[in-house]
Amino acid sequence: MDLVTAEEMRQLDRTTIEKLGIPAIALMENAGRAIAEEVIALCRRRQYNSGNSVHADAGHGSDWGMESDIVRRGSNGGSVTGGTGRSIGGGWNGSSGVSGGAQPPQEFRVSADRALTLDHAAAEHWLILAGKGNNGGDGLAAARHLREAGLAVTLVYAAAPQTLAGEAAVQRDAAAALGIPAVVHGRDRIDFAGCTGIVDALLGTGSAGEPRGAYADLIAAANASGKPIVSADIPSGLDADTGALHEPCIHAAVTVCLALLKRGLVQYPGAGAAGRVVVRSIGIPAALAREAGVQASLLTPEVLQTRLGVDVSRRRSPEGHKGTYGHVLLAAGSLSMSGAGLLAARAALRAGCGLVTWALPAALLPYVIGAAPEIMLAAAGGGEDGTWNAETAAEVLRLGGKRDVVATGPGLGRFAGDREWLRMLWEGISSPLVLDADALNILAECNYTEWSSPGRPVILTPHPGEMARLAGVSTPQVQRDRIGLAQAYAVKHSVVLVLKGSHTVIASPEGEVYVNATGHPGMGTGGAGDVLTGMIAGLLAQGMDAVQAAAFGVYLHGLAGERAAGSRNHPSALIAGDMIEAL
Ligand SMILES: NC(=O)C1=CN([C@@H]2O[C@H](COP(=O)(O)OP(=O)(O)OC[C@H]3O[C@@H](n4cnc5c(N)ncnc54)[C@H](OP(=O)(O)O)[C@@H]3O)[C@@H](O)[C@H]2O)[C@@H](O)CC1
Ligand SMILES: Nc1ncnc2c1ncn2[C@@H]1O[C@H](COP(=O)(O)OP(=O)(O)O)[C@@H](O)[C@H]1O
Ligand SMILES: [K+]
Repeated sequence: MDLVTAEEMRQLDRTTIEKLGIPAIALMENAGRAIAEEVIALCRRRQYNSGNSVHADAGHGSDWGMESDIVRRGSNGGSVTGGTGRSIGGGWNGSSGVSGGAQPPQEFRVSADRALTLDHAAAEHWLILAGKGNNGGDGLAAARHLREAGLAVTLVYAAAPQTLAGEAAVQRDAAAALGIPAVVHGRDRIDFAGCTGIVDALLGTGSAGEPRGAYADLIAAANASGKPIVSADIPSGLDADTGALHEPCIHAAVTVCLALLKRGLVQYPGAGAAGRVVVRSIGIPAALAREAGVQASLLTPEVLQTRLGVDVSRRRSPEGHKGTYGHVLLAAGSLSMSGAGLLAARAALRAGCGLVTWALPAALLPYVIGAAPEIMLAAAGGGEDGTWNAETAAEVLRLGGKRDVVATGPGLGRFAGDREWLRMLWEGISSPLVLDADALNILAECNYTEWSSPGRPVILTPHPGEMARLAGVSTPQVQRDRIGLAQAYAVKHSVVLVLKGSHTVIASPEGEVYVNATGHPGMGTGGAGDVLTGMIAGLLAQGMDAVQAAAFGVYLHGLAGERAAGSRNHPSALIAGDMIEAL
C-alpha cells in the first residue's frame, strides 16, 4: 500500500481528472459515499456494542449490516453465510424439511444498498463540519448519502456558504436543494451537545499551518463534545506529510483516507489522532502512484513479497545444511553490557542463519561460556576489565573476512581510538555490515562519507536518539518527520537506514521507504534493539539483500513483539529475550 504526500496526491488527482478524463465531481461523489458508509459502519458498531442489535440476534429484524451478520453466524453455529443481505420472498435454506427429491423453489432475492442501511437510523443526528475547499465538498456529498440512509444531518459551514467554489459549490447547492439544514459558524448556534456524531470535513490535503479562525473554533468544539468524529481524508489540523499535529487538531475515531494513504496517518503523533484508518478507493487508480514516482509504502506482507521479493515463507531446502544459511560475525558486548551481545547472537540464530560467531573482549569470555551453547565464541583481545580497545580491530577484521555478515554495536561501549577502530572495519570488511548502538554513536562523530568503502551494503539501525546524533539534529526534530528524514539520510549517505520506534521506517539508498506497522508498546524494553540487530544480520547471512533483510527483519521483530506481549499476563512484563523465544 503506497504512502503519499499531499503534493503527490494532488498530482494524482490532476492526472486522473486531466489525463483519464474522470470528472472531479465524480471523485468527490465517491469520496462522499465512502465517508457516509464509514459513518454508518461506526453507528452499527456502536449499536452492536451497546446491545441494540437485538433484532439481528433474533434473526427477524431489518438490520442488514455487517455486525448483524456476525451475530447471525454466531447464533447459528457458523452455518449461515453473511454478506448477501436479507432475502425477500424465499425461504428455503437447505434444512427446511424438503425431502423426497423435491427441488427447492426458485429463490427470489432482492438486496437493498446494505452499506447505506442502518437500523434505528432516525436516532442518529450527525453534524457535518464543512470547510470551503474540496475536503468540505466531500463532507457535503457525505451528508446527502447519510440523509438518504435516514440519518438526520446538519451542515456546519466554517465559512459563508457563498464563498465555496467549484465542485464544493455544486455539493452545497445539491444539499440546499434537498433542504438539508445548515448553520454557519459565527452566525448561528451550533448544537454539539445534541448530535450523535461529527463528520470532520474542514481541512484536507490543502491545509497549511495551524487551523485559523472558524476552523480552529470548530475543531476545538468538536473535540470537546466527546462525540465520535469521522474525519474526511485526514483529521483537520494534521500535517498530511509528517504526522505533526497543529494546535488544535481533530482527534478522530475513524479517518476515511481517500484514494491513497497519506504519510502523516502512519507517523506519530498523527497516527494517534487518526483513530481507525480506512483507505477507500474513489476512482483514482492506485497504479498511478508508482508511475508518478511515489517511493514510500506501508510494509505489508504483500509489499514484502511482490515489491521486495522476500520469500516470507522462508522455505528451507531439504538438502540444506548449516553452511547453506550463512555465518554471522557479531562484534559486541562488554563486561557491563554482555547481555546485548548475547541477545543479538541468539536472535541471529533464531532468524535462521546457520552459524554465529560472537567476537568479544577476552576477559568477558569465561563469563558467557555456556550461556547459549549454540553460539561460537571468539576472544578478540581488549582490556582486562572486559572492554574493547583499538587493538581488537585486527582480530575482528581477520574473523570478519571469512563471514557472510558482520554486525557490531550492541553493548560495544566507547573506548580510546574507537573512531579509527570503526574506520578499519568500514574500509576492511567486504561483506554486508550492520551497525547499531555505540557503533552509530561512533559513526556520528566521523565524517564517514569520506571513508573508502569496499562497495558492500551498510545497514544502520538507530533509535531516534542515535538518529539525532547521526543527522546532527535534535530528537524532536527526528520525530517531526521520520519518513522524510530517513529517506533523505539514506540517499545522502548511501546506506540502508532503519529508524526504529513505533512504526519503524526503513529507507534505501535509492530513496525507497517502507513503514512498518507490526510491533507493540511492550517492546520499549532494554535489549529489544539488540534483538533486531541480530535478526537483520541473521537474515542477511541467508542471502537476503540489505533492504530485504532490514524490512523483513523489522517486520518479523514486530510480530515477535506482538506475540511475546500477548503471551504475558501483562504486556509490560515483556523483556527482550521473550521476543527471541517468540520467533
Ligand atoms: N479533485 C480533487 O482535488 C479531490 C480532492 N479531494 C478532497 O479534497 C481535499 C483537498 O482539497 P483542497 O485542495 O481544496 O484543500 P482543503 O483541504 O479542502 O483546504 C483548502 C481550504 O482550506 C483553507 N485553509 C487552508 N489552510 C487553512 C488553515 N490553516 N486554517 C484555515 N483555513 C485553511 C483554504 O483557505 P484559503 O487559504 O484559500 O483562504 C481553503 O479554502 C482532500 O483532502 C480530499 O478530501 C477528494 O474529494 C478527491 C478529489
Ligand atoms: N511502542 C513501540 N511500538 C513498536 N515497537 C517499539 C515500540 N517501542 C520500541 N519498539 C521497538 O523496540 C526496539 C527498541 O530498540 P532500542 O531503542 O535500540 O533498544 P535497546 O537499545 O535497548 O536494544 C526497536 O526495534 C523499536 O522499534
Ligand atoms: K478533514
